[in-house]
Amino acid sequence: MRASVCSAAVVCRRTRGPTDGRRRRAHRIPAGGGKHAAGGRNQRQLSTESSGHLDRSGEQATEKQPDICSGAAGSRMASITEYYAGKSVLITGATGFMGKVLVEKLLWSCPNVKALYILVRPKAGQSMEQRVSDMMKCKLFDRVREANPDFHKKIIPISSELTQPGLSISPEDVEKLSACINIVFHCAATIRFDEPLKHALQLNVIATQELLSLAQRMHHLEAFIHISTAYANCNRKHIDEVIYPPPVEPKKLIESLEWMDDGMVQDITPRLIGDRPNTYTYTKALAEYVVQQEQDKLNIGIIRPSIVGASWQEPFPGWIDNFNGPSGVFIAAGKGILRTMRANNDAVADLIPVDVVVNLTLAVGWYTAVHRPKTTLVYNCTSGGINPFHWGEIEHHVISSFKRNPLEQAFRRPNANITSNYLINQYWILVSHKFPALIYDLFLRLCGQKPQMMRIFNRLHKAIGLLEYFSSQDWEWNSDNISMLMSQLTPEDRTMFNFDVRQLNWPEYIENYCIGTKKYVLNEDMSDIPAARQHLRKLRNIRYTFNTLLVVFIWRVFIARSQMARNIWYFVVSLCFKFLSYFRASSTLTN
Ligand SMILES: CCCCCCCC/C=C\CCCCCCCC(=O)SCCNC(=O)CCNC(=O)[C@H](O)C(C)(C)COP(=O)(O)OP(=O)(O)OC[C@H]1O[C@@H](n2cnc3c(N)ncnc32)[C@H](O)[C@@H]1OP(=O)(O)O
Ligand SMILES: NC(=O)C1=CN([C@@H]2O[C@H](COP(=O)(O)OP(=O)(O)OC[C@H]3O[C@@H](n4cnc5c(N)ncnc54)[C@H](OP(=O)(O)O)[C@@H]3O)[C@@H](O)[C@H]2O)C=CC1
Repeated sequence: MRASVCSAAVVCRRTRGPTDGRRRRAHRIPAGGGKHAAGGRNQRQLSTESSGHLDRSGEQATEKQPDICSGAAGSRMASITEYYAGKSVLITGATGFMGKVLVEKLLWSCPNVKALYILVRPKAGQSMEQRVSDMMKCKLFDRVREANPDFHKKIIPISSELTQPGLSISPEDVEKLSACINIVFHCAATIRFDEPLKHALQLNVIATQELLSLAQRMHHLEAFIHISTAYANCNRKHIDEVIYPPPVEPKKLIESLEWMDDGMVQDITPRLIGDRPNTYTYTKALAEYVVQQEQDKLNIGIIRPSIVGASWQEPFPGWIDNFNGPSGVFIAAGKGILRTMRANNDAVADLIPVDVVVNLTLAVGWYTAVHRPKTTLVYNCTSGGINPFHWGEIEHHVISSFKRNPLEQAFRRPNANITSNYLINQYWILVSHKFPALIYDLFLRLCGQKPQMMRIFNRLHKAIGLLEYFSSQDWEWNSDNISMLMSQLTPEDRTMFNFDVRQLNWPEYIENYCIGTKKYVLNEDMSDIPAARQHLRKLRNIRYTFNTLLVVFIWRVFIARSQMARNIWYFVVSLCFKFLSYFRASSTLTN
């Protein structure tokens, strides 16, 4: 949907009259001038036809609502970088995987952003300050640190435990945030698939409600961006960029669960989540509805990433810092622990690099604030419909990548088979997982050490059991809003905030992803690769020796002791001999 004519009477009109509060809060980019409109790059043009989502009423823009474009030929919209200049941004989940990349990208590409307020809780014996200081030392921030050693001054941590009433933000901090925040990015969530329903509801739904209430007190708020998941509606095969009716009215569920003890909630959880696989997808679906309920009062955008993986390009290829989603599976395969998994070779593996999600998030923040779509826009941030890659291909590239760049101290040589057949998978679990684990544990016991392999495999089976739902089927996501947004960006913004996955080269991406798990998740040194290769060669020799011993053993037990087995063996050998003679004779005749 291409934009064509820039007209104030088009872009700034609103069909739906916003509430007074929203009008007051609405803050638009000054027309054709000011700090956001400086420079003479790219003319951005919009039109009534540009998107069905843009406001199209006949209402004239008033002085209270300054235009996002001048309406005169030659004026231009602020670029994304210009838009964020001078803005105060609130980010939840900034210490998480995606949150950290979002903070880094904002500091890198929008260096004039005024301040990043991040909600952080103390955790694992570390104070909020200590956690933030550790986070900023992380390699992820290298390029930002190099460009501006004082970058930490822009990051303002606010103490907050999202599961507590009022998000446990102090009254002073509430005042501070209400007075200055321009954009909210809500990334925090529990992404565990086995989270008890009460806790998942508390964090993913109730905390979102609390944050929305806080947002409504922010006098200068321009956009509220909520990070959901493409699997919030995984009970559907085709997923549009709309908010589907919730499985249950969130308010009623919250009230009901309040009086139930944990045991009762656990009992009714399967009935409640119905055809969704876990409490995560269920509560994320409820959260979308809760967010949408506020669309009359706030400018809202919802982003639904699919399976978020390592970075593609920024800040450097292969950044990953956790075991979630496929990362843990890749590592387990690289270590030679995972040899089989239930997955459909031909199903689309809808991975999306974290930097793509973050670039889209910043672009959505800009679009939502500047264009103020009349309803909440949902962005399905997926790759499968645009640049499909399948689980079978992933398996092939992961294994070959780990053979080229092996992990240290692998248990066995990387070699995994994925299958959608339950029985075949069970067979391989027995032969390739449980049997070697038993032998290894026996070996450890004989050496006087504590057995551990069976325990590791039990945990692995639990983890992959939770992922199989997603790797055994595929979904179709509509991504019209992504295309629409892309068409609204200047060529420079399209490069700087690139979310066009058509350019993604999957084999190269998977290679960098695997190297990233080695370097940043396992903290292994690349200089150890020759030693790791040597270790793999040792494992291969052990396997050859083991197989030879096994054959000799079988020979001794079954063949040498049974007349019938001996007869079969001689028959097979003579058959092979006859075949060989036949081929030799026929090749002599041909010559
Ligand atoms: C050859 C390759 C072939 C490939 C074939 C197909 C692969 C398909 C793979 C995937 C596709 C689908 C993916 C769908 C995604 C949907 C998208 C989203 O919207 S959400 C985001 C996703 N969220 C999750 O991934 C949460 C999943 N994780 C959990 O629910 C839990 O962590 C769970 C149940 C797996 C484990 O729970 P616990 O309580 O047993 O363990 P805990 O506390 O989490 O971790 C303990 C320690 O183990 C490590 N760990 C956790 N998971 C690990 C793993 N998979 N492998 C190794 N270590 C792991 C942790 O880092 C931690 O280490 P320390 O104690 O801190 O040092
Ligand atoms: N990773 C993925 O594959 C996908 C993720 N998403 C969505 O993206 C968003 C970010 O995910 P991701 O970065 O991977 O998740 P992470 O688990 O890495 O990060 C979660 C963040 O939420 C914070 N948080 C959790 N509980 C609390 C709490 N009680 N109080 C304060 N903060 C809390 C965490 O803080 P702390 O460090 O203190 O624990 C952390 O910063 C989520 O909304 C998720 O649903 C969507 C699709 C896929």
